[in-house]
Amino acid sequence: MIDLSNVSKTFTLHNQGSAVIEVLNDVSLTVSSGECVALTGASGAGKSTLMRMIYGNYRAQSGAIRVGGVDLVQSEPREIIQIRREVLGYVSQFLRVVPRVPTLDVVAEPLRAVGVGSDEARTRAKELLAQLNIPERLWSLSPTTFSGGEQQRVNIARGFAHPYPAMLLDEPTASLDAANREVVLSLIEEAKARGAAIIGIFHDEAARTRVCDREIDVSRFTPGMSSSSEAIGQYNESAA
Ligand SMILES: Nc1ncnc2c1ncn2[C@@H]1O[C@H](COP(=O)(O)OP(=O)(O)OP(=O)(O)O)[C@@H](O)[C@H]1O
Repeated sequence: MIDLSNVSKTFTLHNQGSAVIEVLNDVSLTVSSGECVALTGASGAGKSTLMRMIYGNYRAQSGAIRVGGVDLVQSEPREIIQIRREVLGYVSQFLRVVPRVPTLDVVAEPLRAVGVGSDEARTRAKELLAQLNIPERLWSLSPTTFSGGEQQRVNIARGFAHPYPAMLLDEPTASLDAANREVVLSLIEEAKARGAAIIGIFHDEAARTRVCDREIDVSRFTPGMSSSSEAIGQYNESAA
């Protein structure tokens, strides 16, 4: 479902004498339907850069990044937008708040974007907001003024509204309380059970052990940084 072959990334700092930073070299990995893979590795290894490349925010210098068979490295921006709408979800811990849009519509929007009717989309949104313990009195308000934790949970509800076949999760359980962390882990397990291919960054080790089938140490693709383990391709015995 998600397939990277020989992907490399360098940044050129034009405002600093065109210094070139080689961040990732020759990344190849495959994540199948129903599988959750954790990206690990030291700070600066390139985990976020890799996620941003898969989401099409950063363009790779070389190689192929196929999501559902489409190579994002070769895709036009409108094709990337279509893949994001239909195939590839992204859940971070931060909500990009849109002023004046009620929370219910913020969460229902990804479903409306793929043609789901208003009632059905709102029903699913209500279900998720209730599951994530957002009080009903807040559903008709814009999340602009919500607390950090409330915004994070609205973002998670939004990210899980449409059943994407592929998902990227960037620290989805960071700074959640135990009850909401448990809800998010269940949503990840449900997504796997319906066949989603998932790649995530989880600093929460217990969460990683529970939901991830495999870890990939990104350091092994980082020029000048040696890998701390031989985790690639090995299954996490406790979680598999
Ligand atoms: N837009 C950018 N321009 C220039 N360099 C960048 C850019 N984004 C990332 N880098 C560099 O790429 C390297 C990898 O950064 P990245 O954020 O991907 O690491 P990470 O493994 O996610 O780290 P952390 O665990 O600390 O979040 C760093 O050396 C960083 O300075």
